[in-house]
Formats: sequence, C-alpha cells, structure tokens
Amino acid sequence: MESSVSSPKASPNIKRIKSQKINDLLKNLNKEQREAINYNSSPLLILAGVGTGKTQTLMSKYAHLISKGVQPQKILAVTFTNKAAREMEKRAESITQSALRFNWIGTFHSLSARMLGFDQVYESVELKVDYHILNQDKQRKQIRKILKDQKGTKDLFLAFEQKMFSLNQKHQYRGFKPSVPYAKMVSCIDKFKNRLLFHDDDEPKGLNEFERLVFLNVYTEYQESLISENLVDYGDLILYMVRIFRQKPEILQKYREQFEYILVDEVQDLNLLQQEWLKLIIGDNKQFTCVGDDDQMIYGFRGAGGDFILNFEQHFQNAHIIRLEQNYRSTKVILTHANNLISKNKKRKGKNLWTENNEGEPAYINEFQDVQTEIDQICRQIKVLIQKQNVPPNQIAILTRTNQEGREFEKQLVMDNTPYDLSSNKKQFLKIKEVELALYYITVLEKQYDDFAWKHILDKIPGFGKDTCKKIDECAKENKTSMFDILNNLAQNEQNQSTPTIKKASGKRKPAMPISALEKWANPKLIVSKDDSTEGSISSPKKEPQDNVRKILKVDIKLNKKQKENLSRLMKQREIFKNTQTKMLVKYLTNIGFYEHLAKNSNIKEKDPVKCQKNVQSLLEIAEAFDDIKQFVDHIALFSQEGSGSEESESKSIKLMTIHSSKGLEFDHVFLPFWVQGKMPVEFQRDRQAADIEEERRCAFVGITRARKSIHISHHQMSDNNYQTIQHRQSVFLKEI
Ligand SMILES: Nc1ncnc2c1ncn2[C@@H]1O[C@H](COP(=O)(O)OP(=O)(O)OP(=O)(O)O)[C@@H](O)[C@H]1O
Repeated sequence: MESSVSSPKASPNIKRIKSQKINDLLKNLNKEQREAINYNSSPLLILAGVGTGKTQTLMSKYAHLISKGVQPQKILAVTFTNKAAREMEKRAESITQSALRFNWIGTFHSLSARMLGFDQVYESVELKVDYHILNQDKQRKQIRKILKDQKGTKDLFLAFEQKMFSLNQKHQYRGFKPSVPYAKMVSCIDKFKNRLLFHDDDEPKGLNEFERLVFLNVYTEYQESLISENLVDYGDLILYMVRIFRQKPEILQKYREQFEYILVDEVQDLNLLQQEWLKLIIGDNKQFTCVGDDDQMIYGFRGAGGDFILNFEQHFQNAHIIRLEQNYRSTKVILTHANNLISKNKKRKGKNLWTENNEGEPAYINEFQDVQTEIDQICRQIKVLIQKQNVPPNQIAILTRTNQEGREFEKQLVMDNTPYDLSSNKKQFLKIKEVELALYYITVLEKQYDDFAWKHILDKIPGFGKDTCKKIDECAKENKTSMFDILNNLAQNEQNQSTPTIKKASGKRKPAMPISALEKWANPKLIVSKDDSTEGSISSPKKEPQDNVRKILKVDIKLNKKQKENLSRLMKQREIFKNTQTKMLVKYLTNIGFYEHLAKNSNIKEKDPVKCQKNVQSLLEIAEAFDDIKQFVDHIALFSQEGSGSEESESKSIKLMTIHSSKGLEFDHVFLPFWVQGKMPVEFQRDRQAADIEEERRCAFVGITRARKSIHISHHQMSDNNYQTIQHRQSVFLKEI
C-alpha cells in the first residue's frame, strides 16, 4: 500500500536538488541495501552484521519514503537513542530540503510519553496533568521515602544483603555493614516492568529470592505512591501505553490507522515490554521494517532475550529476511578477530561477514604489571596518536566494561591535559544540587501543576521550613487540587486571611483543546501551525483551565511577612517569565533570588560559590540551545541519560565510555582496557546473578567492532583492593580472538 498523499509543492530548483539527493542516496547503497529500502510487501527483518550499514539503510529508507511524498506523521520510526532520532530527521530534511514537521521519530520512551499526553490519555491511568517523570536517582529516593518507617521491611532486605555478602564476597574485609539496597530495588522494579509484570499481577513464577522480596513488599506500594503523587518512572511511560492499548481499543486503532509505515532499529535488544508495545501497534500492518543483529544483543540484564529477532518468522507471517554481510567499517584484521570471537557463541543466527577494506594494522595486545601502569601507558599512547600522528581526538575511544572503570582513567587524562568526554559525567552533572534546584525552578515555569517540582522548591525558599511545606501539601490534598493553586492563593491574598477564598481552580484540570488531537492525526490538514503545542512535544498540551468551574478553596495557612514576600516574588516572576525564551532564564533566576537562596542553603553553601554559579551557568547554556522552555524541560525529563554536550567540545575530546554506550558508534582507534577474568567477562551482574558468558562475549565483540583502523586490547597482572593485592588472569576472550 503506497501513500496517496502527494508531496508539497516545491520550486523547480528545490525539485532538482531533491532528485539529485535521492539519486545520490540510492547510488551509494549496495544491492541488498537498495532492496531493503524498496521492500514493503510483508514484514521485513534486515538481519545485518556489524558495520554493514543497517543504521544507514534504515535512515535511508525513512528519507526515501519522505522523498516519495509520504507524510512524516504516517511513519513511526523507533530509534535506539534520541541522538539517532535527530540524525534520522536531519537526513530526511536534507533530502527533502524542508523542515520535517510533526514527525514520529523517537525512542520507545519519548514516543510513549508523547502518546500519553495526547487528549489527556494519561487520565485513563489515573495520572493528572503535569505529571513528573522520575529518573533512576529520584526513583531510589522515592523507595527510601516509602520505606522510611517500615523497619520490618528494611530488616528483611538487610538480612538478605548480609546473607549474599557472606556467600559471594571473596575478599572480605573488616567493617562491612549491610545497607538497604535501594538502588538494587529500583533495578528490580525496572526489570519487572521490562518483563511486562504489573504490580497488581499475581506473583509470577521464576522470581529469585531478591525479586520475590521486592515484588511482595515494595512494588505495589511504590506504584501507589507514584500515582498518589502524580509521578511516573521511565518504565511506566511504556507500560501505561500498553495498558491503555489493551483496555481502549479505539486509541490503539487510531494509531494503527495513522502509521502506514513502521521502522524499528536495534530489534535484538527489545525487551518483552517494548515487544508488546510494538506488536500492538503493528497489528497486521505489512509495511513494517526492522533491523537488528543477534550478535549485538547486550541488554539481557534489562530483560532483552533476543526472542523477537531469533524467532522473527514465528512472530510475523510471510516474514521476509534480507541479510547485510559486507562490512564497510573495519580492516580485515579487526573483522577476523571479531569473527573468531563471536563464532564461539552457540545462540546465534550466524552470518558470513566480509570486507573489501585493507588488511590493516595488527591488533595490539598488551600486558601490564598493574592497573596504574596500564592506565598510564594507554594515556601515553593516546597522546602520541594525537600529537605525533595528528589523529583527531574524537576518533579515539577508550571503551570499558563498567562506568567505574572509565572513571579510573579520568585523573590521568586530566593530568595529561587530554580533553575527554565521559558520557556518564553528564548524568552526574544533572544531579549536582544547585543544578537540580535550578531545574525545578525552570520546570514550574512550564509545568505549573508539577507538585513534585514545587515540593523541592518550597523548603529552599528563605522562611519556608519543612512544616509550612507539609501544610501546603496537605492543604492541596484536602482541596483536591494542586500545590500551585494553594500557593497562588496564598500569594494573591493580600491580607493572608484564613477566610475561604473563591478562586478559579484547576478542578479536574482539563485542558482546552480547539481540535481533538486524535482528530488531527486522522486528518493532517487540520494541523495549522508549528506553535501548536500538541505536536512534537512529549508533555501534555496546554492546560490553562478554560472551564467556568469555580471552586472554593479552603486555605487555612498563615504565612509570616517574610514568607509572604518571598512567595509573592516567586509567583509574580513565574507569571512574567512563564512564556519566555530560554535566554531569559538567567534573569528569572536572578529576579526570584535564586542565587541568594544558593548562598544560604545549608546543603549547598559549603561549596565554592563561584563553582556553584558556573554549574548553573552551564545548565543555562544547555537551555539556550532549545527554542523554548517547554522543549528544554521535555528534553531534560527524558533525555538526561544521553547527555547534551556541545558538538564543538565533542569534536575536540577523546571518548571515554562503556561498551554499552558505544553501540552504534565508530572510531578510528579503540582501546579496550582491563581484559582480565572477572572484569571482562564480568563474573556477576549487579544483582549478583552469574553473568551470561555469551552476552559477555557479544559485549566484547561490540567493543572490538567499533574500530575502523586499530584495536588496542590490554590487561594487567595485579591490582589493589582494600589493601590486598589481587593477582589476575588474562581474559579467556584473548585466547578466542
Ligand atoms: N553501501 C555503502 N558503501 C559505503 N559505505 C557504507 C555503505 N553502507 C554503510 N557504509 C558505511 O559503513 C559504516 C557503518 O555503517 P552503519 O553505522 O550504518 O553500520 P551498522 O550496521 O549500523 O553498524 P553497527 O551495528 O556495527 O553499529 C558507516 O561509516 C557507513 O557510512
């Protein structure tokens, strides 16, 4: 089925450039890639080896469809990262020579968040407008909060930790005290969601002891606390959409009718939750294309079992498979080592990878006496590459098995004055107290009903103690409204009397919608302007209360003069700056006295004030890259995990990241340190289950195949751990390559 929609009118010049670009696009592809682009008769799996151009092919297919006149809102394109989504959009824009408006390119999370916002779909899962999205750190704090007074439950987990420690820990040291494993509980709950387990399901079979403890003692309470505080975590975004699709067939049907073409990247890493989401939307759509490589399945620990790719023909009738086997990335030497290694795995479809590239340099395998020497030598070799061989720094990567190993390189790189880009750094940046606080202040500009953000702001305002904040929170709950309404009321009520006030309240907080968003999908002509906030946005549409519901607010809180002054200032400035451009944020923060708060805040004041200001300044610089505050707030809520360094700084830095984060990337020279037994392959996963050796091998394979020209694999004979010297054996993978 081809789209009947014709392309927008273009000038002859633009038409010529367009057709030239489409020709170039197809000319640069090989026969199989071209076949994959043109095939739309039945569900298609592009089963492709490393570096064979699967990302390139999928992106080209998208651009090709757009160039043929298929409207962007009719193509659902699910990418692995938001960066890949932006890249796909840019390519299509370059070919069509016009801005790609209203497209549906994104990750499972961002697409689900967007769907949840349309027509207040979130209400069907009991969420309210401006729900707050929790990152992993906030999830951990939430669990800590709900277990605060539950000594019995905490003791259960402490006993479990103690038991596991004595069973597993080889190198015991004095002074070990078990602690409540909040972070592990978060991973466990995420895992439940990835496996499509709802908190109200019966206890599933096959849980291990820890999972059972979490399922029975924490999961339900955690979910209920999120709902009562209008919060969602990342997993919920997809899980809620699956629930809605199952319970509201009319919503699912709208999407099935809207998306004529469905393209999905990296299907080897789909977990059960993502599979279900996708299969529901696909229905019996035949114009469905996905790409994947079973040899690059490295997310088993997040619940990806490879079933979708390994059993594709069982999932979809008349499935067609196109294999891409010519590698364009690496030298023959690199590819041979990679093939040798992966051939030891049994659970794979098997591919015959080959390349026309040069033989290339031999693989450099280095043994060092200890960890520090290994780090020093690698950093020295990198300096030589940059300074003597003029290699651009961003063409060099150090890929480690864990984030912690990456951090071990930082000190040396700083000492050597080698610019580096550590992907996990960016996550850390958003956790810095002053940055987090500034983000909350900015969030309430855009999302006035985000109680979670208000709670984090209020007790930082001079004069507001925990008690007052609690009263405001309780008052909002009693009035069945948001904290914003109560705060507005307190700030506006000049006399601050406790007399009941009549005020237009948010009530059910129904946003006014000139045209139903669902109607718009069905009829794209109804889309009138890019300013329409329902398009291209992950959060809910505009929500100024338009109904005439007037509600009596009972506000029985007395503020003192100082509290009232500070609150009024904040609410007034919020009103002034709420629709402002991001470059005005510095003025907003100054006017509300943010920088004064920083100096007085007991959590922050010990820190160097200049550094504090610089951190906030860096945040505001990131914000300025966005057109408006809404885009910025959306980006931070969902995309914080991917980082947002400027392209300029990225081009001047070497890359320091885990192998997992390097997926889909390529570099001329790749360093793979710490290949000793226990580190690569790791022995245990974070939840202390034995690691899957085949998955570890795939991880090593992904690391090696990121390289175009050279690989440098190293290991050490010994390391220090808590004043003990540990002897190491080199990785078994070194024998296998
Ligand atoms: N037909 C082609 N001719 C020349 N170069 C190509 C062709 N197809 C892809 N390439 C190049 O090969 C390299 C690998 O492509 P791409 O990143 O799309 O591969 P991939 O299969 O997604 O890799 P991986 O899964 O290993 O990350 C890129 O530099 C790309 O530009």
